[in-house]
Amino acid sequence: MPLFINRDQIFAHQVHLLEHKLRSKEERILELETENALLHLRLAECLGKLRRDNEDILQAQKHHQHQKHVQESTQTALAKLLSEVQVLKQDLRDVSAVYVSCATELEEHSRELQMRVGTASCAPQGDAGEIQALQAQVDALQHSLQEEKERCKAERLRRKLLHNALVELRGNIRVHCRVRPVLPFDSAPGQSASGTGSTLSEEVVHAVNDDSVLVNCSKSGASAMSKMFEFERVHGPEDSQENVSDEVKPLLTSLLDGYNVCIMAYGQTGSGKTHTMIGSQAEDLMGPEGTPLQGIIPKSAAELFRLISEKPAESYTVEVSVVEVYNNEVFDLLSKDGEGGAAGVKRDVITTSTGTSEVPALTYELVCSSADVMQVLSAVLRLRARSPTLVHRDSSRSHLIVTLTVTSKSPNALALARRLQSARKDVQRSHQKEWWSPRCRRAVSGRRRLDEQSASPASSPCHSPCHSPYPSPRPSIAQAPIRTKLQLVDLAGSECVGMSGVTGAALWETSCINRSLSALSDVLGALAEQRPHVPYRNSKLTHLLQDSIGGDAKLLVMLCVSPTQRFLAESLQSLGFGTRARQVQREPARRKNAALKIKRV
Ligand SMILES: Nc1ncnc2c1ncn2[C@@H]1O[C@H](COP(=O)(O)OP(=O)(O)OP(=O)(O)O)[C@@H](O)[C@H]1O
Repeated sequence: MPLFINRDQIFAHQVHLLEHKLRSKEERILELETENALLHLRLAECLGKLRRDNEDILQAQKHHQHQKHVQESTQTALAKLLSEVQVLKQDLRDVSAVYVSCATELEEHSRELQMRVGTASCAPQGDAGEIQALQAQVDALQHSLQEEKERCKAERLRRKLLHNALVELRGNIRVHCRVRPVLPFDSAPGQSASGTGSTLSEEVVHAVNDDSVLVNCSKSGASAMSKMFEFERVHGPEDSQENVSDEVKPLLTSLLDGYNVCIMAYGQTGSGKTHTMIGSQAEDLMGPEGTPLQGIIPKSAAELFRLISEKPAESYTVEVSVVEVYNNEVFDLLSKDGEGGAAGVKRDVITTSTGTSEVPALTYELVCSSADVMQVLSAVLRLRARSPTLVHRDSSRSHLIVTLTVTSKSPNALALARRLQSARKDVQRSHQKEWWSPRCRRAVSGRRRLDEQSASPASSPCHSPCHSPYPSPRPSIAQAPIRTKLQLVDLAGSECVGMSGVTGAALWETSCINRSLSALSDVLGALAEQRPHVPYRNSKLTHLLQDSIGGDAKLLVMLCVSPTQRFLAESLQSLGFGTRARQVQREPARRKNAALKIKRV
């Protein structure tokens, strides 16, 4: 049967198909319109965000401008403040001079009157009236002398405050640099610097003035290139040991005012660290009358004992301890063996409950003069690890730390104020520790109050080390002696293994030296960036020096630099270290307070 298809049916089918197509198109249009609407919404959102971001950028720019302005005005104010402090210091010096002459005059006058009273009292009764008048005059003079003395005392305290404020304004970390003279070992015979055409002994590091070092670091074929570094003080080859030591003396005043002080020499091997810190015995370097050219350690000890001699007798005691950090181990160089001979015993470094670092069982010796200190030191220096390298035939392979611990039985007002401040901080810290300890978290808050009342040793500040001769009952904060540390550090030399030509055990020594110096650099970097964690415990050296590098202790880094082409890379490394150290700003809030204090004084 032939297949007959109705035309209407075909049309109806086509219409159906078209209607279906139309519906799907309409659905697609709807989808696209929805997408479009969503995109519009996104666009609006993005535009809004862009506008907000622009506003934020504008705000940030304004903030930045404001900060810049504040920084500029702060710098101007600081400069002004510094010059005011200088003027004030001069004024105080003048006032003191006037006071001294006034006091002498008054004392002479008073003596004269007393003599006259004495003579008059031997005279007949009729002179009684005159005697009384003279006695009244003497009393008045003595009264005004007493007043002058009080005023002078107040002025002295004010001068101390100004001194410490000035040191703090300059920053608690100061960097000095010493460029030593050219020495015979600066050139290996017959050698010249590769490709530069210059000889190894050519001078490329120059102390151009009191605070700048210029380094010529031209490369072969390149045009002359030089770098300038700035430090608080720069010493050139012609500067004597005396000049270098004089610059560190102001820090010793701060030591007696209750600050920990650290002076450390940093530099490449053979750059003059031991010469600067201890001194040289070499015959050709002998000072006048054949005395050895004493370095910072003997000169600082002498200055410290000079300052102490100006205080009331027996108000200070000084103890010395000497340790070396060798291959990341701490050795007590003053410990004695069975027969009383010197023997370096290995010791540990711990952090106490108050957050300070301590070496348990460390040997201390009581010293009464700079000569005592040097006698102790020269007896143990032979124990220090040394070995020849290609650069330096008597190279120190360890870090030497000489610590003078000063105990003050009658601290001055400033030191007492500092003690109260640090005691308050210790109590806060130990309360925080208690609060976070699992025992305490379990305990009810009422029990905590009881703990505080019973004043556990952990929450009361201990200012004396464990070997202190002051047993219980613990003296009050005002009565307990104040102990401050002067740490004098002769670091081992940073060096390039290839240049020093070391192998075997010496290679291990060099690697330990370089690692501990880079740990020191890391600590300074963390402090400069104000990171919450400072990696003091990454090496024994930084752990030992923790109290002097952190907090408000005063640190002076003495960069020692060789002047010649041969050690250019090492010198640049040392100068870079010094520049980083200068970027550390410790306890800015405290410095600000100190600055305000000056205005108020
Ligand atoms: N300013 C200077 N004037 C004269 N001689 C110096 C000076 N600085 C260093 N010297 C001499 O240079 C030599 C090396 O100095 P020093 O021993 O102090 O180096 P160093 O940096 O301690 O080396 P290392 O880290 O290897 O122990 C010594 O003979 C020293 O007398």
